[in-house]
Amino acid sequence: MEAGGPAVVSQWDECFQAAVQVAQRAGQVIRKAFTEEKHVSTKTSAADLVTETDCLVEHLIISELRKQFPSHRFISEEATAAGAKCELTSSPTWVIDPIDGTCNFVHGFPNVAVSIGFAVHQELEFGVVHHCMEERLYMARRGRGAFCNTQRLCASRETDLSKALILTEIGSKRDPATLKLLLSNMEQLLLAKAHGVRVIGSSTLALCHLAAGAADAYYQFGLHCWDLAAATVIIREAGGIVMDTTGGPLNLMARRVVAAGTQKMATLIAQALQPISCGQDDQA
Ligand SMILES: O=P(O)(O)O[C@H]1[C@H](O)[C@@H](O)[C@H](O)[C@H](O)[C@@H]1O
Ligand SMILES: [Mg+2]
Ligand SMILES: [Mg+2]
Repeated sequence: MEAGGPAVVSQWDECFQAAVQVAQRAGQVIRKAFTEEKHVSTKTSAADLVTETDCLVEHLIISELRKQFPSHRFISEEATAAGAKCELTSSPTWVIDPIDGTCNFVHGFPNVAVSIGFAVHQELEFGVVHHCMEERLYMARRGRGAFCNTQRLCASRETDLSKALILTEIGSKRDPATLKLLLSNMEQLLLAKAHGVRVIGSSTLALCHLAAGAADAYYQFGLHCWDLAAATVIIREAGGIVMDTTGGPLNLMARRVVAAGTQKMATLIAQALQPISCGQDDQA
């Protein structure tokens, strides 16, 4: 493009800009509500929390995006909890977690984010994750690199499990059999001499830390498509790998993931895990 020539407008520019703007507006609402009294309800278990701010922010995001893109489809955490169908079609689809880290939000623990992913023909085109309490905007567009604010992100190159910092999440399924498998998986990785295993209460922020090279791997059984969508683009554009826990390609709806800076690390993690059955987002 010659200097001063017309800006090249590529497909989805307008959608990406809208995602950035509405994620920042949502972050302002969450930051304001962070120190205020909260009305907390539970969903699938006593550990699966939701507040009026989750619902308010989800409504704010979707109504703004629907105004600009009325033909688009939406998948979001709280609408799904209220019975909406969770189906990724070939239509342009927004995949939204209004507050990722709601339990943290309720307790005043600052790992809280807004996650907005966007897919067309079931392929993820971009992701925006706003770390509300630290004013960090993680973002990536397919084929154009990953950034945190203006800083380019590069995932870890580590291939040795005994030198790895591994992130995971506990989830809200707390029956004894699930907890036994969950703790056994952590034990296997620690017995393999991993430097550490960390749980920060927000899967999407943990995945962004991986994209930034601040950890070497992430795994989880039980997260949702709205936890995964945006961060998957950010990790891939940072040079990382996001795949199914079986070692196959990621299925956004399968509620399980292994992510790492390198394929070797991802494979070592997947091989160490015992599977935990958590259903699928697109199966009621
Ligand atoms: O409900 P939100 O949106 O806060 O998402 C969290 C899930 O609730 C946890 O089960 C899960 O383990 C992760 O922490 C995930 O981020
Ligand atoms: Mg949420
Ligand atoms: Mg979430």
